[in-house]
Parts: sequence; C-alpha cells; structure tokens
Amino acid sequence: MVLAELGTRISKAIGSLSAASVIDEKVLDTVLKEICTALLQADVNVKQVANLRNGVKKRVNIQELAAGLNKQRVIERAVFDELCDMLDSGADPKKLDLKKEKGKQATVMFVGLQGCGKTTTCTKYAYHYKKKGWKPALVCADTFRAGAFDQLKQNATKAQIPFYGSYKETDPAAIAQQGVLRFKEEGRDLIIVDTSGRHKQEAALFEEMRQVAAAVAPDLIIFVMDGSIGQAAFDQAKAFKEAVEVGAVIITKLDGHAKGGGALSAVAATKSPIIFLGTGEHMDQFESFETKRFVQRLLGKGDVSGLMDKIQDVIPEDKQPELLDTISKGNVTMRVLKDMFESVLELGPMSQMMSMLPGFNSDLLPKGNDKQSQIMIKRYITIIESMTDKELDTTNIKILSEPSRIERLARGSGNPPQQVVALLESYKHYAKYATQALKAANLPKNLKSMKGDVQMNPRQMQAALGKMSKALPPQLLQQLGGMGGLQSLMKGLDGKMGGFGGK
Ligand SMILES: Nc1nc2c(ncn2[C@@H]2O[C@H](COP(=O)(O)OP(=O)(O)OP(=O)(O)O)[C@@H](O)[C@H]2O)c(=O)[nH]1
Repeated sequence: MVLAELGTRISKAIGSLSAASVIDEKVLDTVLKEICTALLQADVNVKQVANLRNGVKKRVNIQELAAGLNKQRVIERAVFDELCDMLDSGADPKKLDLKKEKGKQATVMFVGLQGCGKTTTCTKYAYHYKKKGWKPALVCADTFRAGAFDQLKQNATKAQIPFYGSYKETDPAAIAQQGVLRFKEEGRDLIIVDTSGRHKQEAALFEEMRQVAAAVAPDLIIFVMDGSIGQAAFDQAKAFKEAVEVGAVIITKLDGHAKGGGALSAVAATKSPIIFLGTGEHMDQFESFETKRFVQRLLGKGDVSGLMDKIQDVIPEDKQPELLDTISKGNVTMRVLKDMFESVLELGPMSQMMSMLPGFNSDLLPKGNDKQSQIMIKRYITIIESMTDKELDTTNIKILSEPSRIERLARGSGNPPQQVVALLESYKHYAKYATQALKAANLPKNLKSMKGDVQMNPRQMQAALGKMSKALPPQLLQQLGGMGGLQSLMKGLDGKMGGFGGK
C-alpha cells in the first residue's frame, strides 16, 4: 500500500475523536498536531503542512458547528478535502490518459535523472496499455549507459513487447528516430522512447531531451521522478514544467519509502500532472494516480471504482456478460475457475487489490503473503491445464474426485496428489459461493457500467464482501489473514464506510 504508514497515522488520529467525550478546539488541535507531525515526517514541506492545518481549522470552525452535527465526520471531511487540495496537481489525468483512435499512433518520450526508475517505468507503462488492448513498442535511445539496451531488452521480452535499439549507433536522436519510424511502419500504436538517465542535473538532461524531442516530435513527454528524494522533487518538477509544453510526471519508488509523501506534495505544488505511481519493482506495481481516489485509499476509505477498473481491465469486456451469467447460473466449471485464477494474477499483488477495498489497511494483510498466494494460484492453474475437456467442462465434482483421476492429474501436472485435492476443495467452495456472491453484490451484467464512483452502502458492501470471502479458495482466504483478517476488514467497513467517493 502506498504511503501506508502516513495513511494509518492520519486515520488513527481522526479515529481517536470517537473516544473524545467532547470535541472542542483543544481536541481538534491535538488531532491536527498528530496529523501535521505525520506529514512532516513524510517530508512534506512545512509551508504545505501549515496550509493544511489552517485550512482544516477554517473549514471546521468548531465554535460555529451546529449542535447535533457529527463533529468527527465534519473534521474527517475537512482533512480529506485539505489533503486533496495538497495533492491535486490541478490537471485532469484523464486528459493525459491515451485515447485509442483508429489509425492514430502515439509517441511518448520518457526522461529522468540517473537511477530514477525510468527504464523500469517505461516497460510498466507499455504493459499497462498493452493490457488495455494497445500495441505498444519500446525504443532504447539511451546510448550512454552500456547496459541500458540489454536492460530494456530483458524487460520488454518478459512483457512480450517489441523493442528497438542499437549497440553501434551513438547518437540518441538518430536511434530514437529510426525506432519510431520502424514501429510506425509496423503499425504499432504506442511507441515509447526511453532516453538516457546519465545526467545528475536536470539542465543537461533537458538539453538532451530537446534534441531527441526534435527528432521524434512526441505527443507526450513523461518526467520520471524518484519518490525517495522527498520535497527536493519540487525544483526538478518546476524545471521540467518550464521546459516542456505537454508533460506529465510519474513518481516511482513510493512503496515503503518514508519521504514519498514529500515528493508527491512537492510535485503537486508545481501543478505538474502526476499520472502514475511506481509502487514496486514488478511490472504490475504501477497505479494510475487520481487525487481523490488516492486520498480515499490513503485514509482507508478504499477505491472501489479503481478495483472495478482493474477487474474490468483483466476480464475482457466482451467476456464479462457471459462470465457473470455463467457464474450466476451456477455453471462454474474448472475452465471458469482457471479464468478467475488468471484474472486474480493479472490484478496484481493481493495487497494492492485489497487496499482498494474500503476499510482495508496494510496491517490486515499478513506480510509476504502476496508471493505465497501467487505460487498457490499458479500451481492450481498447472493442474487445471492437465485436465481433459470433459473434466474442464463438467460441474460434477464426483467425476473430478475419482482417485484414479486425482493420481493422473497429480502425475500430469508434477504436483503431489494432496495439491489436486486442495484444488478440488477450492473448486467446491468457489462453485458454491461465487453464485451467491454475485447475486449479493448485485453486479450489473457489464462491469463498465460500474465505472465512476461506485457507491455501495456499508450493509451492501459488507454482504457482498462476506459472500465473496466465502468464494475465495480456503488457502487463498488463509493467505489474506483468514476470516479474522476479512472480519476486521468488514468491521472496518462498518466504521469507515461513510467514504468520500464523490458527490
Ligand atoms: N522499490 C521500487 N524500485 C523501483 C521502482 N521503479 C524502479 N525501481 C528500481 O530502481 C532501480 C533503477 O531502475 P531503472 O529503471 O534501471 O532506472 P533508470 O532511471 O532507467 O536508470 P538509468 O538508466 O541507469 O538512469 C532498479 O533496481 C529498479 O528495479 C519502484 O517503483 N519501486
């Protein structure tokens, strides 16, 4: 979870109000003191922290509050609005989100100082759009660092994305031009140019950027910034904004670094549009940044629309109605289960997915379980892949449970028989509860219609989560901290759902 510690400290400070018998100026000042300390320790600029404090006091105006008003809610809302103001880069990221238009080929150029995470982020960006149906390609115009092309080649191969580079050419502008030309001819519709990160100072970096930009005329230039530099990001972001017409920022390494809050608020202060965040070294640790949804998650209010986006990303839209229909009619087969397992893997780290559920905070998820969950799911998928069509399409668990069949599936997939038995257990659970879960969640036929702020009231969300938790394979549920973990998640829901999702 991004900036988990900061979010938890702010939510706990606000949560302490429920224990106050009277909420007066003194109590409010104590809460604000804790919030400001947490922000300063996240390296947020002292002026921005003072602005937030004064802004909350102005919005709350404790003396004027009408009697009977829920003061905790008023304060919570004031803190939420002030955090949004602090982190709002003033630009609408949706405008910088690439729009697929027939025949249109977009060129995006990445720049960033040495070691900021640019090459990794280029590939994450390409992979993000590939999942949305784009045909991306990567061009390595970093002629300075010898290993740069090899690194990009390795990343691109893993993500199965075409790449272009050269070990001989030394002029970055020439390589960039050749690569863009080549991929335009091949009909790729998103061409990403990775430039060298050799510079320590932005002035030299932006000079080289201008040369390469003149050669490829990019539709968008993205400045990759290392979140661990904290509020020092202000000067770099300001210089970038002054140097380019159409620019956007991606902040990396926000996972686990204490100063990420400072970088985020500093860049926002320059009004440079932040479009994505890097939240780890892996391909799917990459999140689109939208201020309100980010602050909601920071405060443990969840981001159900973000979760729906992710689910909608991994379950192709044309498959959704059929899949939802199949499951709600109880026709859950091993083939369906394999689709669901593959979708869960695509959704990214379990903690990232769970952090989009309201009431979730990172303490709920036992550490290090993402890896185990993924290993278990991949093992189940290999067992299912060794099934015959008859086994894949039956809903008769008795057929699947014959000892000889278990033996054969174990041998065929290279897993011990007890893993096959565990898979059958998960299948039984999933087949039984998924139908009920979908009915409880009352999901529309097509998740797309759930876009925007998904509003479920606490009871609805709790019921859906309760059924969905039963639909999870027992071992997967175990990885998530068992029913205990999810119960506290639901308890959290009860207390916290009053979210700020929109109007
Ligand atoms: N934890 C974490 N590590 C990251 C993230 N993004 C990149 N990294 C790591 O940061 C290091 C540098 O990443 P690169 O992509 O090589 O950075 P670069 O800017 O291309 O480097 P140069 O081309 O040498 O300037 C690598 O070890 C990456 O795995 C992130 O979001 N979180």
